[in-house]
Amino acid sequence: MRHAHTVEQVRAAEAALMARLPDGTLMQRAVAGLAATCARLLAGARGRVYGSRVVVLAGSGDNGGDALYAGALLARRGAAVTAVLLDPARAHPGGLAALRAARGLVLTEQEAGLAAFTGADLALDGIVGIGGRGGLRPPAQPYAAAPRPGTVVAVDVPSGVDPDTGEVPGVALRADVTVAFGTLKPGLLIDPGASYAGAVQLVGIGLDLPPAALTALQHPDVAALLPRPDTESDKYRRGVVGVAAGSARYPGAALLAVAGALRGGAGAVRYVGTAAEEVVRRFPEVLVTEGGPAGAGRVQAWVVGPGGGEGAERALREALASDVPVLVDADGLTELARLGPAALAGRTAPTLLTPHTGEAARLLAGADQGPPPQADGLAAARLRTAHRLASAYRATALLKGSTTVVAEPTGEARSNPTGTSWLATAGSGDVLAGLAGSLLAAGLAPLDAASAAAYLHGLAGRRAAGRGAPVTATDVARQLPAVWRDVHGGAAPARGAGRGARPDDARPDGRRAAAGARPGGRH
Ligand SMILES: NC(=O)C1=CN([C@@H]2O[C@H](COP(=O)(O)OP(=O)(O)OC[C@H]3O[C@@H](n4cnc5c(N)ncnc54)[C@H](O)[C@@H]3O)[C@@H](O)[C@H]2O)[C@@H](O)CC1
Ligand SMILES: Nc1ncnc2c1ncn2[C@@H]1O[C@H](COP(=O)(O)OP(=O)(O)O)[C@@H](O)[C@H]1O
Ligand SMILES: [K+]
Repeated sequence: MRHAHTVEQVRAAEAALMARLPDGTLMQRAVAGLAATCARLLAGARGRVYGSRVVVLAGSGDNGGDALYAGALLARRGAAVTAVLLDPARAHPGGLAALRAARGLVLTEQEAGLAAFTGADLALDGIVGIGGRGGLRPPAQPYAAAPRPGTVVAVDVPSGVDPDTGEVPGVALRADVTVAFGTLKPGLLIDPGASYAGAVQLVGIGLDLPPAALTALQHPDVAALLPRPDTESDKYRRGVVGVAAGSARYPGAALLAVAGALRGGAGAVRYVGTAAEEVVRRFPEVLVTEGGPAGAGRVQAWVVGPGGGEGAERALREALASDVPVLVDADGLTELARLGPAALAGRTAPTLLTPHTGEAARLLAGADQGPPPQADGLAAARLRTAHRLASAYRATALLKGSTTVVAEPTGEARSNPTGTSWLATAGSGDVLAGLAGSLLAAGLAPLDAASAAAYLHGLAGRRAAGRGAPVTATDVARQLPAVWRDVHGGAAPARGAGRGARPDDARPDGRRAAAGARPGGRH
């Protein structure tokens, strides 16, 4: 499991630890890890640190101090280090003295221009860290638009990315590698911030941290969550998932949701709706009933809404009246937005909502959260949006998109590391809904069912896309058994598909790439 903490949590943990340690100890721990990573990257790219060109972009805070001290360590190993001070009067005095003592060159931004940056083998982004607010300010903005140096290493956080949310409110500097201190920050795991962070490496500095504000599953976590039949199992004990989906207009959504449900670990899939004939023709193992959820036999979880069309209102009403977990997707969400959070008030079992940002906008408007939000704004603020939904509806909310985020009304949240933009294809959300519903029926808690489903779905999308090719929702469903085996076997996910290929310990399986590997794919 990867853990990310908010700025407030990090500051509190740092204060507690600093009170017990001599001044500067934490910074020196952070700097040692940072310089070691830079040295490995330089050695990987050039064979050695000696003679390499390093530029340090140093802002006014401790983040700039870290970068200056790391520059000093690299200068002592023979690198030609130039520090560019973006706020010379407020540069970190200790870091500056250390760099000067190591014979580093110190310039103002006017003196340096962009040449030192663009010509560097490695640039350290020490502009701002967890103290940064808003996008890059004017003196630093040109670096974001300039030609890229060999490798950009962000110190703690890529400057311009909101550490707590991953929002990028203005201009930010894209990194190939981010070296995070003490813990990850949510902004490193959630787009758009995650896409600025590159490969994320963690340097421990000994913080005693509270439960994480955000977690992200890795292969072993998912393997531990997935249901596995044992000698006592029968199809009912494994869970029956009910799928109320599809309509005369969208029969395909029923097939795709059922395809996902069949590969999600429940012992049986029961389908209700107008596509019963097509469903049985394609999947003879499915139990089918005409009508709505109320008249169907017993199930352990309902999936309502994919392609539900005109039948969605009845399906939603009947499923919500049940005492089992209900996953609401697509047309079911449109109906729920019309009814508002009151429709869930009497529920005794969990509800899981799986909107994309357009549906999230409708849900929030339906919850009377001020003026109707714009879907674009919600996509840029994924974590906040998922929290808002979960809290307004008192339900688990899985917000789909470039980073899928799951939030609980308790404030717990998970981000999914396996997505690929190849999944942005019609019907892939229906497969996800069926899969997550099946995991609910098998007994997983909503946060686990939702995040494990998003994880498998993302891996299946990557596997289907291979080195990068369009996939269909049917392809995604077909890959589910293979990725199920992958997470148990610890096999690495398919590389190179979409923007999921991150070269080191940002990889979802948690394995590290070889030391010194040149980060790729981001130039
Ligand atoms: N506190 C500690 O114990 C440790 C802190 N560490 C480092 O310290 C950093 C935090 O340091 P600070 O609290 O000094 O904060 P920062 O260095 O992140 O930034 C603070 C300064 O940046 C300015 N600023 C804010 N937003 C800006 C923007 N958008 N553009 C330009 N300037 C902006 C502020 O006016 C302030 O002077 C961490 O990210 C980490 O790198 C590490 O050394 C580990 C130990
Ligand atoms: N840019 C993207 N990057 C990664 N995944 C994406 C992106 N856009 C969409 N997805 C994923 O694709 C799926 C699309 O689901 P959805 O929007 O419900 O489509 P549909 O209704 O056609 O099935 C979701 O799992 C979502 O997370
Ligand atoms: K930074």
